[in-house]
Amino acid sequence: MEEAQVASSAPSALLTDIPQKIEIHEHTHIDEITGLETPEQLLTPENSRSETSSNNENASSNDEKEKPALRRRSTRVTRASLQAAQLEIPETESNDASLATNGDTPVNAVSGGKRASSRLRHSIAVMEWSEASETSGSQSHVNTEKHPLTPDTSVSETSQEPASEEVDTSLQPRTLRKRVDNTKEDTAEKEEETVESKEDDEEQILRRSSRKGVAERVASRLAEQANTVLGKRTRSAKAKESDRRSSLRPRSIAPLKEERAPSTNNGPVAKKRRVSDSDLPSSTKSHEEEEKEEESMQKEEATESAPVCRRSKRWLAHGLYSGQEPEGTRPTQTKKNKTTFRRRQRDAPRSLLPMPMFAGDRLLQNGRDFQLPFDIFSPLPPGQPKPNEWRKTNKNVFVGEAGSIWRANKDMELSKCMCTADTGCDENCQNRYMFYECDNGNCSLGRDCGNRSFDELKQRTKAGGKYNIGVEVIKTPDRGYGVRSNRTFDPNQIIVEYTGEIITQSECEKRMRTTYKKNECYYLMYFDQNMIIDATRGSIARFVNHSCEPNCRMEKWTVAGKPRMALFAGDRGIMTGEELTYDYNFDPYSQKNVQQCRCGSANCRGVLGPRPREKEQRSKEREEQKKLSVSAKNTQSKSTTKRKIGSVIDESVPRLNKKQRAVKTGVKTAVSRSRASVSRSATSKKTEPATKRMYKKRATATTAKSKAATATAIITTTKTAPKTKRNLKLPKIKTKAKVKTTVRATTKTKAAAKAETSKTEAASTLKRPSAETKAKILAAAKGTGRKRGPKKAEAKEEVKSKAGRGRRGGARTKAAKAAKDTAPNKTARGVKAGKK
Ligand SMILES: C[S@@+](CC[C@H](N)C(=O)[O-])C[C@H]1O[C@@H](n2cnc3c(N)ncnc32)[C@H](O)[C@@H]1O
Repeated sequence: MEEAQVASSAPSALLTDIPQKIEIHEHTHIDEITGLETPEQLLTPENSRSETSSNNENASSNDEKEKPALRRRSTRVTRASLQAAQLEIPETESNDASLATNGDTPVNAVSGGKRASSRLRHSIAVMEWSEASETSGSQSHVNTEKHPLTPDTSVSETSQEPASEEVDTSLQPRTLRKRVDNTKEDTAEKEEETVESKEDDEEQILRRSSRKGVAERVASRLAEQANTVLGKRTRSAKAKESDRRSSLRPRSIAPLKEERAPSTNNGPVAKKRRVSDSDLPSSTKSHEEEEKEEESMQKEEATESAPVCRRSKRWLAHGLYSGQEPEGTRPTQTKKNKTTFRRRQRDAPRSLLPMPMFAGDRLLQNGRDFQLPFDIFSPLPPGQPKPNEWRKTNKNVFVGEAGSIWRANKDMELSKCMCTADTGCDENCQNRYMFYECDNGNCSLGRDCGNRSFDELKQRTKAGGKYNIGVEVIKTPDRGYGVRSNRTFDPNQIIVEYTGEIITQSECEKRMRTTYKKNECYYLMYFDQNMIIDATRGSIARFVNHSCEPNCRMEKWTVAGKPRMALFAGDRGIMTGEELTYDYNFDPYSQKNVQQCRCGSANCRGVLGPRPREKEQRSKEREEQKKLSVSAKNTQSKSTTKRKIGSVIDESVPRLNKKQRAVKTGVKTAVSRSRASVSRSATSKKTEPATKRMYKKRATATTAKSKAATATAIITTTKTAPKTKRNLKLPKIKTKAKVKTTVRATTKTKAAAKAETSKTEAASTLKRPSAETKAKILAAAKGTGRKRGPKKAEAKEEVKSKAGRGRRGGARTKAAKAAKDTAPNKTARGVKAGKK
């Protein structure tokens, strides 16, 4: 009944009533109140029992007689507090509901009656114990989970709280629930901390794994570099590897996430959510890390590619099989394939050495042995002398008149190539046959064209290097310097161009007489349009020696309208280290220049001279040339003759002093004057005999001598007769007059021609004119004299003056008389005077 009263009065109790009631029960329930509010007094089950019992005992000591039932009931609660609590749920729920509506605390409810309060206290104690035990258990659990070496521990495992749930379901009072909630929150916080710490641990693990990945990558890169240095890896392989690595990089992180996912699935939903939430920053972090890694990787790659840090591998440009290109050596290759292959080879020089099979194929086909590279097989001996006097030029240079005389070859217009891409300007190419090089102007095949030797040489020279140039100077034991190959050359492949100064024949003769007078070696070669290449200043080809059984050929080609000479490999090709030779087919020019041949071949001709067949041919050619030159002389124009005289005089210029130069200019004026007088005399029959006679005289002398002798004679005349300018007129007048007379003879009348012939005959016998002829001349002179008044007077004066100087023979006086009225007679006088 008391219980019922308490229970019924409890809802009506107010907070203000509590102290009174507490005061009433102060000595008995203070412990209960303090026990509720002091957490340190949370008890173990035993303690709680003992405490409960002690409380009960206290209570019993105080109210032993008054409240025995209560003590018993409390004892009952103590024994099975949970059961009791469960049994009393409806009651407490109603109380709780009423309290909740009043905003009252369970303490007030407890203060309603000792029995209820003690029951509640016990149940709280039990709850606290269970929570404490649970918390300690979870703590211990967390402690075990906090261990960094347990990365695989599921986060969800920590979130399992069966005890609290049980409590939640078993204990319904609000305070308990609050406490449980608080405890839950604490636990959740702790668990959050645990999860965070775990995540941190996982992150650390991730970082560690990423670090490990970088280390692995660095290690693999180092290994790769080592491989590259050893020449085991190509660039493409390296690029592939980097691609592969970059593709692998995100995957190395992704599986970790995937691994985490199933573990979260096992846990409760909330925890799973938290894990996924906490996963976000980690994922962003990993993304940032990725970016950082990529940047660092890029930096590493940049530093790797920087020329300063990394030494680039230098591949061998030549080796055992250098120059032994596989072109045309594979029997399976079609003709078109060969052409394409050749073109590709030309465009992109080989970066790797050719496979031995190609060289082997060649060996089988051609029976040629392998040779070591030149610098291993046949290195130049140390201290090899080098030609110091050699002035090098890799281009032809026109010197003197050669440039103006040389005419661009117009035949190039006709050298249109008709080849197709299938044939590719092979040996049947018309241009090749004519020694015309194809280019984009005359051939449409472009890269497929196989007739661009000089272009190939240009590319090789551009590329530079010993191997591409392919030749070097050596010192031979008995033939001076020579040239040898640095590499192999295919049959008919261009080796080196022969360049130098292009000079005229006259310039060549001049140099031979003067500059190269004491030379043992000459570097002269016939070129084009009667011109000569003088390679004294020229390319390395000048050092190529002669052989009667050569391995090369010297050929003249027309390239873009200009002639060019180059050395080509013979039909057998060239192997590394071979000395290059060609047949000079030497024209010694004179017997003085004939040299002994030391080529050492079985069929040596013994001397550096022309080939036997060509020797005969050349002698014939020379005779023909002489004839032609004689006829050409007769038909030469005035201007040509003038140029020749001028050039001859020019040759003597270095030997002339100032006075002589003045004489030379005098000669020129005399030539022009005499030309005018000759033209006049040719019209006059009276003057013809005397003039012709003189011409004949000189003409005989001239034709008897060679061209060189004529030149010498002229120079001698200039040297020996500087006394009067008039003396020097003679040879030129003679030559011109003779030409004039010959030309005019064709247009004369028959009578005049007869007279001419008779006069010529007379002159050829060098007889003096007969009295009759003299009379005729005089008569003619008298007849013409009237017309030329002033000159007649001059002639008179001259005669007088001559007579005054000294008398000479009668014939001379007569001749002077005959020359009185004619201007050419002055010349005649001059000739005589000069002769004297
Ligand atoms: C164009 S040079 C060749 C280079 C020359 N050996 C040098 O040291 O400059 C031609 C000269 O070389 C010499 N020579 C070339 N081939 C020769 C041979 N087979 N026998 C003897 N002398 C030779 C001759 O003196 C000839 O005039």
